[in-house]
Amino acid sequence: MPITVLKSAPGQPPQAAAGIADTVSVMLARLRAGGAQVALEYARNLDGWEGPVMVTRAAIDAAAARVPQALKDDIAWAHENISRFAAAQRATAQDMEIELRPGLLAGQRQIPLNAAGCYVPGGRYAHIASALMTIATAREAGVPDITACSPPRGAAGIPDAMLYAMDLAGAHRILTIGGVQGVAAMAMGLFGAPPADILVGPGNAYVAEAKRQLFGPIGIDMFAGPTDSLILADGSADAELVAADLVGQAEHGATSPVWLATTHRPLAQAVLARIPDLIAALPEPNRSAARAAWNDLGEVALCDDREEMAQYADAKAPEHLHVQASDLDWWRGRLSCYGSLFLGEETTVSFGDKAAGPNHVLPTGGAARYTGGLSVHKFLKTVTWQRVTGPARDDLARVTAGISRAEGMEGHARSAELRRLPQADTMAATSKG
Ligand SMILES: NC(=O)c1ccc[n+]([C@@H]2O[C@H](COP(=O)([O-])OP(=O)(O)OC[C@H]3O[C@@H](n4cnc5c(N)ncnc54)[C@H](O)[C@@H]3O)[C@@H](O)[C@H]2O)c1
Ligand SMILES: [Zn+2]
Repeated sequence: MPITVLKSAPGQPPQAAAGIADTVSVMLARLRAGGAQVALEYARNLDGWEGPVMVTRAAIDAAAARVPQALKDDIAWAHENISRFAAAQRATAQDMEIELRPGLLAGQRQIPLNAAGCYVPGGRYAHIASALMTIATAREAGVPDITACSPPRGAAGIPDAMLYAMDLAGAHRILTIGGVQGVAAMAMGLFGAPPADILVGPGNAYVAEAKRQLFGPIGIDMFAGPTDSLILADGSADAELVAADLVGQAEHGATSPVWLATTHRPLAQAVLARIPDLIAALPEPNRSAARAAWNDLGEVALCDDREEMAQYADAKAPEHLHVQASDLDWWRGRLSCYGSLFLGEETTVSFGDKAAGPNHVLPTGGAARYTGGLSVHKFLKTVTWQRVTGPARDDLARVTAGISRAEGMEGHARSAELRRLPQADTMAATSKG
């Protein structure tokens, strides 16, 4: 049976406008040629920022003193969860060593990157939690040099609470600069930062495109577009919670889809009936953002059974996947395509966005088919080594020479044969002679 769509999405999530790629490519070329001078020019023209770019210790301390203690406590509580989760993840990334043959040792090491650049978005909302998610994770991975940047929000620059969070999470330096020029400053090593080995963190279409174009000689976490969320609900779900969760995530903006799949028609109808009121009750500009997201991109699908819901979820490969249904263990075992999974109605995507612990920098737009989100692993290189001694030399020389000659690579064969043990040479000479 085909899935019944009770509310379809008339709009399509916008593809990165062709104009954005061109704009970013021109900006990066100018930044490569003109460095800090050009970055300052963009900061002034795009964000009205004339102030210094590097935030001083005194400015960070002054900002911290202005943050209300209750908010500091909240940020510290969230930071502790995020750091502890990342530290536990770090412990799963192990060095290893194996003796493949007598005298043939090989292993892998986990080596942190030398320098990370964390982009903390700050255009529409002040994404305090994103600062914790990127910087604390780099820190727990063991990256010794972490630069964070964020655009100024008005004449006061980066908001006090954001500076506090960036500093608490362990940034070694903070730059007041955003957008393409912020990403470029970290990639190219401007304003006193070393050139980053990896650029991480969410951002708008200009930021994402800048990371994409810089990728290659420099690493990136992933290509992250507008956020998306899917709720799977059965008859046990609470329509009020489901509706509130959909509206909450729609607040991200007009390009952020939210979807519901359910086996229970009365639930779908109750949610559909409730959503307009919840949207109307939001303050502006969040109300307009949520309304546009819901009207254009919101979708409600009625499924026959839970297996059909699971197939719907795998096809969407959502960034956030929230199950409000019974038998949560079955769901955790069955679902395979999501950035992060939220199990049960006592949790909510908001918890994960701000404070729970698992990273909120996640694959969007179906990228969860092939990747998970930001983790300590993105800041680690799994590299290998090998060491040959004694008895393994002759076998390796023989096999390598054999394969090399079959490939037509005589130079490789000779390098290999030079490693034969002297005794083997003698034996070969004896048996020949
Ligand atoms: N997936 C996640 O985990 C996650 C988490 C938080 C935020 N986000 C996303 O991050 C994004 C934040 O976007 P934002 O805009 O609020 O902040 P932002 O910091 O990403 O972008 C602001 C910058 O954009 C640049 N800019 C704006 N208009 C421009 C133009 N016409 N040409 C060149 N540059 C221009 C400016 O320099 C400005 O500094 C949202 O899309 C949000 O959904 C995602
Ligand atoms: Zn969210």
